Amino acid sequence: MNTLDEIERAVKDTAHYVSGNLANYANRSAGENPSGEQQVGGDVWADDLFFDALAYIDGIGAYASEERSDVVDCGEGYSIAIDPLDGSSNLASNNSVGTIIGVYDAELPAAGRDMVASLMVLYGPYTTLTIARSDREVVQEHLLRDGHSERWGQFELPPEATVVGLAGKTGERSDAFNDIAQSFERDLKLRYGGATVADLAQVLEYGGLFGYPATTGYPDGKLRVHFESAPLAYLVEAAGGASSDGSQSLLDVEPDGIHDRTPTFLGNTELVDELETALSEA
Ligand SMILES: O=P(O)(O)OC[C@H]1O[C@](O)(COP(=O)(O)O)[C@@H](O)[C@@H]1O
Ligand SMILES: [Mg+2]
Ligand SMILES: [Mg+2]
Repeated sequence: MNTLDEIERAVKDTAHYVSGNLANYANRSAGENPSGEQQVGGDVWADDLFFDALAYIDGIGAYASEERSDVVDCGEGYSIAIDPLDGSSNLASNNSVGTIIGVYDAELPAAGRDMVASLMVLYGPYTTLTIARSDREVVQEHLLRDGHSERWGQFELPPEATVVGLAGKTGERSDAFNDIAQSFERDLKLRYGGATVADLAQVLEYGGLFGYPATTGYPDGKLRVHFESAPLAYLVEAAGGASSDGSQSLLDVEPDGIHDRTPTFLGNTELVDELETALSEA
């Protein structure tokens, strides 16, 4: 097993345990995360579990988490960037949540082009792991059940777009964004559930666009480059789709800090192109 195989194994084992114990954290609040957001107990619990599973793998040099202020030095090797529990506010309402992991062959902060793998766990009606690796051609989905991992579908974005999920209150978004959002929402079915992983899974399955734009509340967008935007862009682009911060691929965004945020758009290429054109003409 090489280091990427060991990371995949460790994520599958930990995701099994997380999926079986999420109910324990449905209503436990914790402190604040380094991005200044309300943490739920599940955020810290999941972060500790994934840290213990990943940080000591030979070939892992650093562990960076949405829930930790600084990067943890683990020796030599790949850097892990993790959102241990994505969409954690969905726990209280029993809606889907996820885990996002980017594997960088570089010290962090780093651009998404330095990634060698990206993994996305979706804790939905059943638990799946979706993974893209630099040493594999396909975006592979696995069903995680009873301690096993069954190879399931392979993701290629459908040519036809069906769904759209765009975050932010219209009163907090630019007029240009609201115009293009309205145009998408005229033709596509609304799918927005408050967890990036779950909303992106709709786009990977049915084709479409997910986005979290700049808003007055989040001038750089809400999602974090290392922990959400770049790893998910790696997956979507490997599946034949596109990503953007509004003007460039999210894999080209050069973050200064480990908790930097970016406007984030993920989905079918022609929708991303249409969005970039609309925003460039604003
Ligand atoms: O509540 P909002 O503003 O719609 O934001 C929802 C977004 O915030 C997030 O929950 C942020 O992720 P975390 O829960 O990991 O902090 C995303 O998963 C989701 O897409
Ligand atoms: Mg998140
Ligand atoms: Mg999170």
